[in-house]
Amino acid sequence: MTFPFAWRWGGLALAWGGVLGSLALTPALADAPAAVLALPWVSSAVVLGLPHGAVDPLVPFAMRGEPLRLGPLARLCVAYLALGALVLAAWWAAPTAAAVGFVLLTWAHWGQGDVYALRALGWDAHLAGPAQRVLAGAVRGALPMAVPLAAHPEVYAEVVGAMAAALQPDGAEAARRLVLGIPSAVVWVGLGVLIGVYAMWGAVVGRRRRAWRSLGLDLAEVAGLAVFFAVLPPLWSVGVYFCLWHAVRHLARLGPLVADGSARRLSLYAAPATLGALALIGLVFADALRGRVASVGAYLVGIAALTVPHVVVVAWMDLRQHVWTGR
Ligand SMILES: CC1=C(/C=C/C(C)=C/C=C/C(C)=C/C=C/C=C(C)/C=C/C=C(C)/C=C/C2=C(C)CCCC2(C)C)C(C)(C)CCC1
Ligand SMILES: [Fe+2]
Repeated sequence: MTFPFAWRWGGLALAWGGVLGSLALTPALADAPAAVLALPWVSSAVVLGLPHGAVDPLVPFAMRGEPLRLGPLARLCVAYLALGALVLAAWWAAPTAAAVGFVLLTWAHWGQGDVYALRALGWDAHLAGPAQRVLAGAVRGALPMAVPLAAHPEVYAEVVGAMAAALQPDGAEAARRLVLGIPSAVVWVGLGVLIGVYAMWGAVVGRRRRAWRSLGLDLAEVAGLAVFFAVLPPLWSVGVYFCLWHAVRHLARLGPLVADGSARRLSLYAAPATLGALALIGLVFADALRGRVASVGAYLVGIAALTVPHVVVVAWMDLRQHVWTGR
């Protein structure tokens, strides 16, 4: 469970470049129009974001060291699509509940991705076992999902409303009201407690194991991301995080596994399903893809449908690689 040299440093440079570069642009981004803030989402359709899930059906073969076989591959793709279709049905039937479920699933999935990254970077010496790793995942996932909620509730409500309206035009209001009903102070206190407990637990274990370096690097990332999500407009910060942080780290995990470490080959493998997914999103949401925030909302619901099977694949990888339980 390590990132090869080039992927490790390339991944860290992109992730931190995105965070620090955005922070440097804060004054310009603060008043930027929605068309600019949506740019990370637009580019995610072809680079890093959408492609990061597009090789999912190849993963089981690669992990078992088996050659690709057309029959099982087709069955995996059909199962992937069927699960996605079920998720879309849920968005149609109960958009507010689906939006809440999606935010919670993203919290878990982005946290899960970062726990793997902490381990693959060798920054986990202060994490003693499964319970502490689960807390690490909860903290890492809370940064993109809960900090913008506390710091920018109106925008958060607008985006969640746009998602709820993607398949149910009058679904926005209930979702908006739900978000605006959560007091920011409660979210800030919750975040403070979560991160505080995590830091203290890390310090206790770090002291016992003399793991100051990994504790310091981990907490520096947590602090940097907390500032990033608190300060920048959420459409921008969550989009940049999705592409340059979450997707890059996942691709760094996949590259050596499915493409012999070649970024070019990985992009080639990812291209067909990326284009297929884009075509499907275009078809399903042809009506909703109007207006900047509305389009991001519809695109996010398309991604939400793909997220559920994607999380199944990543959870299976975690299990096989003993991410939560191994030493
Ligand atoms: C393979 C395959 C395919 C493809 C697939 C793919 C391509 C996948 C992908 C996947 C993916 C790509 C995933 C992703 C994920 C993502 C996520 C999970 C996100 C989330 C986000 C959110 C949730 C956010 C939100 C917000 C904002 C934006 C602002 C503020 C507010 C809030 C925070 C709300 C197909 C179908 C063709 C076929 C079959 C097979
Ligand atoms: Fe992912």
